[in-house]
Formats: sequence, C-alpha cells, structure tokens
Amino acid sequence: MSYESAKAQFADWGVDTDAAIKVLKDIPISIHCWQGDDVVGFENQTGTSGGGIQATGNHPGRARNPDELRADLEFAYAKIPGSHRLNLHAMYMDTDDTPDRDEIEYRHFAPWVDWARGIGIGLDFNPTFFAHKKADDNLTLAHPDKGIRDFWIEHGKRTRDIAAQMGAALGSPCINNIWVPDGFKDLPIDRMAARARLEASLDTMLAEAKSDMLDAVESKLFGIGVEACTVGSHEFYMGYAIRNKTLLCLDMGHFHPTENIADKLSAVALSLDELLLHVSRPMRWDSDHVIMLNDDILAMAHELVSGDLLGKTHIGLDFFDATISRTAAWVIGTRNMQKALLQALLKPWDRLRAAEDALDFTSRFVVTEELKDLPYGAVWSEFCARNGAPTGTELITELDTYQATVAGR
Ligand SMILES: C[C@H](O)[C@H](O)[C@@H](O)C(=O)CO
Ligand SMILES: [Mn+2]
Repeated sequence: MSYESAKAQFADWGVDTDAAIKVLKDIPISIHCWQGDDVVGFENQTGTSGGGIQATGNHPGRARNPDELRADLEFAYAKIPGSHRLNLHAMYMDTDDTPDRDEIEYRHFAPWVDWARGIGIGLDFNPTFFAHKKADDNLTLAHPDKGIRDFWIEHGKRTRDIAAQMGAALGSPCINNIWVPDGFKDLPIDRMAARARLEASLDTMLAEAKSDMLDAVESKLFGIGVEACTVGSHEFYMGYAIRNKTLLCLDMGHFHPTENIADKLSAVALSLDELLLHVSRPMRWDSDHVIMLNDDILAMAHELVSGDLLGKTHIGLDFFDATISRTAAWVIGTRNMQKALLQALLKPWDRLRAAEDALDFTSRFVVTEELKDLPYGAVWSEFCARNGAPTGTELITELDTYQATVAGR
C-alpha cells in the first residue's frame, strides 16, 4: 500500500500520520553497548561474578575491542531511523591502562566521547558492579565489609564524575544508571541490615550534587545466585528514588513474569520527575531476549503516549542475545521499540478517551480492535524512507552482508 492511501485511511480516524512521523523522529533511544560483545567488556581484569545475568550463545562476530564495537554500532545506527544515544558501561573503557574500578577516570573513556561527538550522539553511562573479584560474594554496596563497600562507593562516585563530564562535553545530560547485583542465594536472616547498608552507600555515593548528569536507580526481583533476596528490590528503589529525586529505572525483565510493567508507568510517574526504561523481553526469567513487537512492547508504548510520559521518560534498551547476529539484534530490537511507539502515536486518542470517559466500553473495545487493521507498515516504511533507513528485503540483505564481514572475528 502507498503512503498516501495509508495516510488517507488514518485521516478517516482523525489521525495525522505526518505529525506522528515527526514526533517519532525526535524520540531518542539509548542503545546499550553490551549487546555487541555479550556483556564481556574491555577490562583486563574480571572476577567470576556475572551478577546473575547471562548472555548465552556463540554466534560469530562478537566485538572484541572498542574499535570493533564502534564499527558495529555505526552500522546499526545507520539502519535505525532517527538519532539515538549510546549507553556505555564502565567495563567498556578504551585505554591501554588497567585501572581498577575504583581508579577509573574520564580519560579512560575519552575516545568514546570523541567518537560520540563525531557521529552526533549523546552518551549514557553505568557503573559496573559485577564481573569483579570484589563482587564475587554477590554483595557490593550492601556488603558487610566496609572496605568492600568503600571500594564500590568510590567506583560509583567516579562514574558520576565521568558521566557529568560526558554530559558537559556532548551538551546533553548523561544518565548514570546504578544497578547492583546484591542479594542472597538463600534466605537471609537480616534483610533490613543489608538494605540499610545499601541505602547508606548510595547516600554517600550520591551526596555531591552534579550538573550535566542524572542519577538513576534500577531495581530487580531476582537473579541467578540471588534467588532468595535482592537487596535493591522494586519497593526499595521506588522509595529511594522518590525521597532522593533520582530517576527510577524500570527494567521489563526485573519483575514477576505476570506483572504488567506498562501499568506501572503512570503509577510511579505521579511521584517522580523522570523515569528510565530498560526495555527488554523476559522469557520465564530475566532472560534479556531481543525485544519483539509484542503485546508487552505495544502496551509500554501505549502508556508512554496516553499518559503523556514521553517528555519525562528516557527509553533505554537492555537485551543481549549471543545466538544471533549482534548487529541485527540491535537493529531489530530498536526498530521494534520505534514501531511500537509509532502505533501508539497513530491512535485516535480523543475518540478513545471520550468513549472511556462516557463509560462507553463497547465503543472503546470496537475502536481498539478496528484500529488493529490499519496500515501501520506503510507509515513505518515512509518513516524509514524519510530517515534514510532500509526496510524489508533490503534491510535483511544489509544485515546479512554486514554480518558476513564480521563473522571471521
Ligand atoms: C548490563 C546491565 O547493567 C544490566 O543488564 C542491568 O541493567 C540489568 O538489567 C541486570 O539484570
Ligand atoms: Mn537493566
């Protein structure tokens, strides 16, 4: 179907497709570096602790150094319409030095900033509280040993400094997202003590006010090896974020499998200035599958648009699948997020709200279902064409061709 006939069909519903395309173009998505190398990083030192997260698979083409990762990212960005961001973890430093986590400095990441400036993207950042011998007890900021807590507090402080410098250098605030794997494999005796230690460590880490960066905290239900208790649970961080005015990061893989994460957005947004999303696809657990254009993603996008939350929500991705092409994973996952947003932007909101406000649930239902038949694909193709991104078989050929060039790594 041509764009013009699709546009006319949406216009019959009172929906302006050109306006939706324009809004979508300006929604940046923070693409996570760690899909490109299976969450390995570029340090010369790691511990055994995986933090309870696990990339599985051995598809050829894993990026082995910063140059390979940047080349892969550049390819992916070119296939994703619009202008986006990169979400970098501290373990992805680009330096010949071997600083420990409590020794990292901005200069260890400066090549990333130069590169980001060169291709016109913003950066986000994360302290790395896993894959290190001082995290092998599955406790970092909540560790009973003050020496270990202090080590990680120093790491966190340094990432805040680095994030602030990245934000200033690129003229765009850098989100520094804190996720710690802390928890217990078996039932703890004193949850309160562990949570009090985590809170005190965070307070020390975040004490200094900073500009050009935003702090975010990410909760989790459980991870491998911490099945009995995660110290930084949802309730813990929701309270912390509200009290301390940080962003709250909601990761779609960090809740009970039957919980509706989309439903949480409007609930927490009333108490928070800004939110961060880690859009992911859990399968039975926090499996971090590449996101599909499924009901969960469509519901998230629906809530972001219906709740007018796009202005206060930073959209980040968090998945890592090593059984498929890593560049294809980035491209497909990010485009699926955009497709979901496009569908939400193409809804006749006034009509749907009017039906709901009038308690006319029959109309709400029938309109919702009829909307599913509209030609979203034609609008998506037009969006891609206007932004120089391929679709369909052309996209597949380009993904395959690039993968062939990296398969020998
Ligand atoms: C690598 C990320 O920091 C990590 O995936 C974190 O965001 C998470 O979701 C852990 O389960
Ligand atoms: Mn996450």
